[in-house]
Amino acid sequence: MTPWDDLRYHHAAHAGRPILELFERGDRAAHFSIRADGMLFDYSKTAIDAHARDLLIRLAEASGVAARREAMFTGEKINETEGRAVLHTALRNLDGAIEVDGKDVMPEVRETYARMEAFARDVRAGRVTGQGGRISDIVNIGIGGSDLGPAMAALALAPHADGPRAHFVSNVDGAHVHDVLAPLDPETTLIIVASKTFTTIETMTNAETARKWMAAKVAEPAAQFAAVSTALDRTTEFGIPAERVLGFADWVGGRYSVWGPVGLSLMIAVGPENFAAFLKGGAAMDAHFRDAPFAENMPVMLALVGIWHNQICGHATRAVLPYDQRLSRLPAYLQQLEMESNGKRVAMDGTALDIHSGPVVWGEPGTNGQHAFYQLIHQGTRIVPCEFLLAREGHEPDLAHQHRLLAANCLAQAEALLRGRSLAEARALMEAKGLNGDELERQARHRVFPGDRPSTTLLYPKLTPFTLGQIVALYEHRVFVEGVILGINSFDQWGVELGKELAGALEPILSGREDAAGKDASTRMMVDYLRSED
Ligand SMILES: O=P(O)(O)OC[C@H]1O[C@H](O)[C@H](O)[C@@H](O)[C@@H]1O
Repeated sequence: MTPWDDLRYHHAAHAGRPILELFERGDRAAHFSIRADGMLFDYSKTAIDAHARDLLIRLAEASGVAARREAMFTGEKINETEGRAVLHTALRNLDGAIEVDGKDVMPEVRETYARMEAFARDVRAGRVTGQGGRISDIVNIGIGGSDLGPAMAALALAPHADGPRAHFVSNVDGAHVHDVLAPLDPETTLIIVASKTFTTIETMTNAETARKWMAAKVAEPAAQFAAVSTALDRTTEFGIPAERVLGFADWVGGRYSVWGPVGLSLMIAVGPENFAAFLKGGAAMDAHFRDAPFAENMPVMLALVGIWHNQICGHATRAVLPYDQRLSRLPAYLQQLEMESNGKRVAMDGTALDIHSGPVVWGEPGTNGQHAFYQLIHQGTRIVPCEFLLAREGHEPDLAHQHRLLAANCLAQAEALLRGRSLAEARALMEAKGLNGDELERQARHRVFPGDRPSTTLLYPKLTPFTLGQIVALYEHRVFVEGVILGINSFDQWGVELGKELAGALEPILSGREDAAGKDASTRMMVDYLRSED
C-alpha cells in the first residue's frame, strides 16, 4: 500500500466520525496546533486524528519534501520545465552565498537591493522629484505577480504608509488606467513599470498610455518613469534610463517576486525599514520551514491539511477568510500563488496526474463574507474547508471594542462550522418561538446546521510588516510542499499561454484588419456582435 492508499483507507474507515468526538481525547487543541515565532496555527477543528497525521507526515517524507526543500534553498534547478532555480528565498535572506551555474548570485542581489533602497529613500526624501516637485503619488503598472504582491502588501501595511501614495494599475481595460490616473497630477507622479518579461501586453499597453498622459504635461516623461524587470534590453528600448531600472534574475518567479525589486512601490510607500522588516518576517518563516520537524512545521502541516481536504476528502475548493480588512487582497494574491503554482495536469515527467491537483482558492474578508456567502458554507451541500486568519490586536487602539467584535465573529464561525445545530436544538428554538405541529417541524428543518465542517485558524499578534512577511512566506512554502507531494512543477505556468496567443490573433480580427474565417461559429458570432454598430 502507498501512503496515499493508507490515507484513503483511514479516511474511509472513519467516515461519519464527528470532528467533535476527537476533542474528547486528551488535549486536542494543544496537540493539533503549532506555535512558531509568535503565531498560532490551529488545525484541531479538522477530522485529522493522530494516525491520519502520522500518515500525512509519512506521505510528505516519502514524497521527498525535505530533499526538495534543500534543493530549492540551495539554488538547484527545480523548475525543470523552464530550467531554472527557484530562489525567491534569496531575496529575503540577504547574507550568505548561493551558487547558480557555478556563480554566487548573492552579491548582485545585495547590490540591487541597495540600489532599490537608495532610490526609495531619494523619492521619499524628495531628492528624486517630478517636474512639479516632490513626488506625491506612485503608480505601479504591472499585472499578475508584478501587481498582486505589492498591491496586497501595500494595503496590508497601510498603517505604515508614510511616503507617496501608491496606486496600482493592472487590467488592460482602459477603465483601470483611466480611473487611477484621472485624479493624479502628472507633474508629481512617478510611474513604475513592473514586468518580469517586459512583454506582457497589458503592462506594455498601460505603460504606453501612462507615458502619453505624462507627456501631455511633462517635458521629460522618461525622468518620471522607473522600471523593474529581468529584460533590461526591453526597458532601454522603452526609453527608461538605466539608472532607473532595477533588474532581477529569472530564478524569481513572478508570483514570488514581491520580496525584491517588484516590491519597489511598497518600499517607497512604507519605507525601507518597514520593507526590511517584511523581509525579516519572510526569513523567519524560511528558518522555521527549514528547521522544524514536520509535525511542528507550520508550512508543512498547512500543506498536509490541504492535501487531506483536497486529495483525500475530495473537497475541491478552500476558502481563505481573513478577519482583517487590510488583508482583503490576500485571497486574490493567494489565487495566483496557489492556483498558478499547483493547478497542473501532468507530473514533473509529463505523465498525466492520477490525483487531483491544487484546489480552487477563493475568499473575502470577514465579517463581510458572513453576510454574503457563508450561508453556503454552513448549509450548502458541498463542504468548503475554511482558513481563518485573525490578529490578536488591531492598529486602532481607540477601536479595540470593534476588534473584539471582529475576533468574536471569527471564532464564532469556526465554532459554528464545527458544532452545527441539531434538529432537536432547532425544534427547541421553534418551540420557544411558540410554533407547533407541522409548521414547527418544517421551520426547524431549515434551521439545522449539519456542523462537522472543517476549518483552520491562523492567529498572529498584529498585522505588522514582519507578520505579513511570515504569512506570505508561510503560504509560499505551503504551496511548495503541496506541489512536491503532488509531484508537479509548482514554478511554471504554461496554462496561461494559449489564451494570450489567441488574444493576439483576435485583436486584428476585432479591429477589422483580418477576417474571422477559421474561428468557431460562437467566436464568429461574438466578433460580429462586437463589430456591429447597433
Ligand atoms: O511580470 P510579467 O512578465 O509582466 O508577468 C506578469 C504575469 O503574467 C503572466 O501571464 C504569468 O501568468 C504570471 O505569472 C505573471 O506574473
